[in-house]
Amino acid sequence: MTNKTTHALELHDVTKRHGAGDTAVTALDRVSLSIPHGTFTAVMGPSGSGKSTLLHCAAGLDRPDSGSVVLDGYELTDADETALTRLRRERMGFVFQSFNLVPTLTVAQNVALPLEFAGRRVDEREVRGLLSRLGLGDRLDHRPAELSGGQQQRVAIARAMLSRPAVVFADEPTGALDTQAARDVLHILREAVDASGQTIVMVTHDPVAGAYADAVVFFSDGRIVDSMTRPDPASVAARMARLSAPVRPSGHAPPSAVRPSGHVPSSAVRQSGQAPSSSVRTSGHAPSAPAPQNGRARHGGDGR
Ligand SMILES: Nc1ncnc2c1ncn2[C@@H]1O[C@H](COP(=O)(O)OP(=O)(O)OP(=O)(O)O)[C@@H](O)[C@H]1O
Repeated sequence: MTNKTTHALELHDVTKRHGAGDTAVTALDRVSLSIPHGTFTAVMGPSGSGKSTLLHCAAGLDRPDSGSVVLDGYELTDADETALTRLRRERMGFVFQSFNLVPTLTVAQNVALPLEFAGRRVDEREVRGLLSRLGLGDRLDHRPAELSGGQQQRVAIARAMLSRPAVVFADEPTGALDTQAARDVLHILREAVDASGQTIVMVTHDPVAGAYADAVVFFSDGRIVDSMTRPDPASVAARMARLSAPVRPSGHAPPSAVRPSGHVPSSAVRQSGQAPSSSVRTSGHAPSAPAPQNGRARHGGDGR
């Protein structure tokens, strides 16, 4: 294991099948993806396209059948369960749709929990400071049930970020929130990337959420079929609509977003002046994501 890398996360030719025999499903089909440190990447695609499987393999929760996953320079595919648990505690943060807070613990205790599990010292001032920055400074001693959904998700984000992990994996982080709470959470995630250089990989169905990212990677049938840099909600929604459209009868042209592996989508072509090292690279695709832009304010389309 080494940890010298320009990328926070790299997947090389990752294939993952679920089930066996006639009922086997190829959830990931030779997926390659490189995500630079300090970038925000959204993973989108129709239901069943492989997004959760990708997240699970990237976080070492599931083992690929072939290929390799390198997180912050550490090869996960060779690691035993003990090493994987340690890597998850020390180098990854998780944010789930359903918050997953411990109901009997206070807000501050929930945030400190992963560090305590990892046997690391908890700086209570840091916990208080982080929660204050997320607008929860007056909620430290509350239990999760005493908070709104948006507040609970902000606690979960604080918990994920306290240890300054190499990557925060967010699985539908706004899926259970109303519009305003969702925007607050997305602003917080964006700010964590812009101000602190956090790397975030977020699975979402929501084009508005996807447009907060630096790059959107689109999945279909276990493959990356397209990517988009500087996404806006309308373009992401249009691309998703094409991916979700029913397959046309033979003789018709295929949906334009679904292209054979190896195609270089026009939206993913790196613009001149962008450094390759700061780009998301996908299998057979040109590098795509721009470096994170501090103070980026480009979410005008939906009134954010
Ligand atoms: N444990 C499993 N056993 C068998 N098949 C599975 C299993 N987990 C996922 N699959 C199948 O693998 C494929 C990819 O599933 P996955 O959950 O990764 O998709 P997804 O894009 O996250 O879907 P959704 O958006 O609905 O959550 C699907 O066809 C799914 O039915």
